[in-house]
Amino acid sequence: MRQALRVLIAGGGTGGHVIPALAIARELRDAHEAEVRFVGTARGLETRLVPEAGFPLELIRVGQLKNVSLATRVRTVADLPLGVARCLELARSFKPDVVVGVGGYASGPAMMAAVLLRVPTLAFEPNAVPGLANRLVGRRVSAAAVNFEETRRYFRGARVTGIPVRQEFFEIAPMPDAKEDRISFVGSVAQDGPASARRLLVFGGSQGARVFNSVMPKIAKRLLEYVPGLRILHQTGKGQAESTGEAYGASGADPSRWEVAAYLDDMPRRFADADLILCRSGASTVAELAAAGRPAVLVPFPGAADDHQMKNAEAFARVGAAELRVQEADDLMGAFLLSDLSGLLLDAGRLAEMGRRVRGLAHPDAVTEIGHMVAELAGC
Ligand SMILES: CC(=O)N[C@H]1[C@@H](OP(=O)(O)OP(=O)(O)OC[C@H]2O[C@@H](n3ccc(=O)[nH]c3=O)[C@H](O)[C@@H]2O)O[C@H](CO)[C@@H](O)[C@@H]1O
Repeated sequence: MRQALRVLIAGGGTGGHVIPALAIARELRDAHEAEVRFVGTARGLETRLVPEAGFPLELIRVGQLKNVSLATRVRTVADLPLGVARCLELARSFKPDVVVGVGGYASGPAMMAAVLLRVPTLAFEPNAVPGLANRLVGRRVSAAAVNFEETRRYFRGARVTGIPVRQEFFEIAPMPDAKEDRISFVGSVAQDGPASARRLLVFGGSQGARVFNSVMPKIAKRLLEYVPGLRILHQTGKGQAESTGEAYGASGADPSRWEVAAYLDDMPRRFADADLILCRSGASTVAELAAAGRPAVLVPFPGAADDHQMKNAEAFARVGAAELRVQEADDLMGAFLLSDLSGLLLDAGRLAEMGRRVRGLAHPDAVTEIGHMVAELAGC
């Protein structure tokens, strides 16, 4: 009898790496009956999300190379052979048919080990310009799944599949046009209609965004006054919920109409509830907006490698699927966001139109296609 397909998924760090990796893992398990294991590092989000999703996780030690001191970089490079050696050990005992590298810390050493052992490899790259781990192994991999046509040139055997996102995002109902009726105007002043309700979701990617945490509490009171019935749910990132909550509390904004949380586990439900989303433009974030058909104001993280968040946001803004707001100093940012958010929240027709347009950018087959690529590499 043929043995089950065995796949080692390597990488992690931020949600942007871990969350699509989990979507790939579920597809391989459910549609290909694969046995899937993960390799990550102790400081990544994988340590919580992978075991919660029911997959085994092996940890290896890999240092950081970006935004760290020279001494740390030297140590990281010196430790690299140890990381590769540990991955060689793991691969020899698990005997994967394919190693999938999703980018992030553990991805580089695991993919190098797979290349050395001549195990087929698939690289997954969600951003227009690959991160370091994928750039290092790009020409040596067997195949790659990318999100942008222009990214294909960094890899061997690359196909544009899009980014796998959790299936629940595709199941979200379209934005109802009917909400248009819920807010009426007397002169230019919005009046609270009988069923008036608007929900704004603010989230800064898997780590939160400092700019939202500092600016939103400053404008919340006025925003809640301008938009009747509005409720705000604000994800702050780890360690930021308390201080951000205190800032909202001190702002005088009605405490029954805002809520803060460090991290939201049930994002598909939060997207479904939202009429508008204020967020960064990380790769998975924008893929989820498209899958869910939800309008957004995108504020690209200015420090993202090769300014790739700006490219993601521009692609959405160009076709009227989202608004792009470049990050400014806090005061200016507050004024811009107050105007962007209230303008959109009071214009249900525009929100519905953006919701329709953004859905046109979704890749509903991404995860199925990546699953097939892995199976093909394994010769199944
Ligand atoms: C600061 C930084 O370097 N960010 C990078 C990182 O972002 P980041 O890790 O934020 O990545 P993404 O925007 O791609 O994905 C965030 C993921 O976390 C999920 N989520 C987030 C918050 C929360 O409370 N709950 C939750 O489930 C989102 O639904 C999404 O699935 O990786 C991305 C993919 O390589 C890059 O494009 C980003 O530029």
